[in-house]
Amino acid sequence: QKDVPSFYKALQEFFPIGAAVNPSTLVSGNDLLVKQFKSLTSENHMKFENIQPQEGVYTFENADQIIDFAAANDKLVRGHTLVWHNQTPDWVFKNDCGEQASREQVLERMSKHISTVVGRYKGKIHAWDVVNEAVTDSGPDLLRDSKWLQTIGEDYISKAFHFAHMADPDATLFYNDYNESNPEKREKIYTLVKGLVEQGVPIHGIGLQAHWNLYNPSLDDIRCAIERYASLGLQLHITEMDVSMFNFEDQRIDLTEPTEEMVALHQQRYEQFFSIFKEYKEVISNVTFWGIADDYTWLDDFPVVGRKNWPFLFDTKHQPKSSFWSIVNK
Ligand SMILES: Oc1ccccc1CN[C@@H]1C=C[C@@H](O)[C@H](O)[C@H]1O
Repeated sequence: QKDVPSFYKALQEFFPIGAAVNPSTLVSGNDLLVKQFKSLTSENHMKFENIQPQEGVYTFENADQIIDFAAANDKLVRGHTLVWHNQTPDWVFKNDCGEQASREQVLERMSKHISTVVGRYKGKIHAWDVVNEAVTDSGPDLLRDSKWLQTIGEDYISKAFHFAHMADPDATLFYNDYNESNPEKREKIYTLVKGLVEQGVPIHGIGLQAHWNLYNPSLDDIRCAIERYASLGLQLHITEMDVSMFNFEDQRIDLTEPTEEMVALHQQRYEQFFSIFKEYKEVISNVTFWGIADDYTWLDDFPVVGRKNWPFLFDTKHQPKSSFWSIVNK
């Protein structure tokens, strides 16, 4: 590793570079994390089900490990995520009779969760993904039908931001979503966030998850999305970047390693993506990968369970790939 440059230091004049971690990759990826990244995001252990699995029972151990690692290694921490339709325990939405809880009861639980979690990490987590994936991918409805929407109603989103802001007025608060460069979804995200800004909701940024692949989205769609979101006057974070070797619909499971053609295209796409990010360095204030190296990625099980993928700049042996060199040598 001695002759390999630091990726985050090579890009520090533009924006901090981050990685999503979990308690095991904190250990297995320790050397890469220390040298190659400046920002950490908890992949799963700051999600509702991992923090408050039962009402009033908080399990902070795993989240605290990530906070402690960041403090010991001078890393920034992004909080992910307070309100989401996935990985949220059923108890949040049920009353004592096991039926749907009232608006007041769920609002109280949301308020308690957010004030407890954001309050605990006040001054240690500088940016929060307050609400994740609240708009629909397609169709006439703006908001995804979720238990948050069904129990509280449409203002669950603004309430979440207000609760987070009260718990830590210094934290920058983000709305985070995927397929964010798809024109139809882009306009939904824009409409939602524009409304929040106009209502005076304390929202400071938009998180573009950037779960991209060799073929989609187009560079023009990415550029349009960045321009559209930036026109709201908010910060942008690239929050969950990975570049899958497969198109979303591609179900092939025959490869044990990427083809040479895939590797060449992977390098070209990463070069193009980071060229665009650098161009928008005035509005992009964090670029985080949804993992560290190819030995562990959620894409090994999504959308095809058990299908190996190679989405990052470091290979399964933690060595820099051609994609890494094409960016740092720019
Ligand atoms: O790309 C997608 C397609 C469909 C649903 C969700 C997503 C992305 N959803 C993300 C991915 C992994 C989780 O660990 C993150 O918390 C979540 O934000």
